[in-house]
Amino acid sequence: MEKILKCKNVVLKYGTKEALHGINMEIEQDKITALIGPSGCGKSTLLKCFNRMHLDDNATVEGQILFNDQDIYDPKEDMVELRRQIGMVFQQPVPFPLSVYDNVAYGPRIGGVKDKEQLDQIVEESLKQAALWDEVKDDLKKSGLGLSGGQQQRLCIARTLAVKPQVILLDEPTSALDPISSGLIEETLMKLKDEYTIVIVTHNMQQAARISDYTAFMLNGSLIEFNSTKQMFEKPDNQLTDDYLNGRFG
Ligand SMILES: Nc1ncnc2c1ncn2[C@@H]1O[C@H](COP(=O)(O)OP(=O)(O)OP(=O)(O)O)[C@@H](O)[C@H]1O
Repeated sequence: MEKILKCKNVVLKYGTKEALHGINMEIEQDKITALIGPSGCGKSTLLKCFNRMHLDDNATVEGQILFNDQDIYDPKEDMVELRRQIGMVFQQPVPFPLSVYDNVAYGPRIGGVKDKEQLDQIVEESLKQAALWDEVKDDLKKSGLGLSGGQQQRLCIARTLAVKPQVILLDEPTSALDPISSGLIEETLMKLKDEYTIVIVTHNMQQAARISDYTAFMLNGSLIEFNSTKQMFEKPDNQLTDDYLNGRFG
């Protein structure tokens, strides 16, 4: 089993405040890993470490994060390429103020794809993978901002897929959506894991139980338990995990 991302003793400080206290964790390729834990425990902070999103946060990172055994914090690392390979989808869908087509074609165009036929193909394939194609195929010129919230989130997923990443990071991607839209996103993610490694932060424990293969439970900046989702939800190894999952705190 391939471990595509590895955290080795990762310590993250915002200024002098330590938000992650030495995280050791390995993420398996082509699986869904959920990060859960109470508010403020460091889930988003850890997720953002995986594609170096902390640059504007006055944050320092110690330890190592390896992506395919390459240290992503190596100063020689190509950040543009890293973010192509490790894409991110946020809580609030943020389409560009462009057409549906141009939203999806944006990344490939920046990456140098000019051929219209090739772009058409990428746009169609990405929208199909994100389960949005059928709803937008007759009006690809429509503004992305004119879609519903759930459609906008799937558009953001399509935009991420268009540059052919290996890993997709999602930070509470359904928390702003209604249950039907959330269900569609969950189905989409479960199909995508055949080809992509997915790491998702979620507050919704049923969602973690439904869609993930592995779950990491964090508390106060530490990783308390990393386990198969089945094991974690049926018989966790750590008493703190059990207490959290059974609503005894958080
Ligand atoms: N940019 C920042 N600057 C300073 N402190 C931060 C910053 N971002 C997060 N923190 C702090 O780091 C800790 C972890 O925050 P983080 O957002 O990672 O938690 P979380 O588990 O994702 O929380 P939530 O579930 O509420 O989103 C918190 O104490 C938070 O206040």
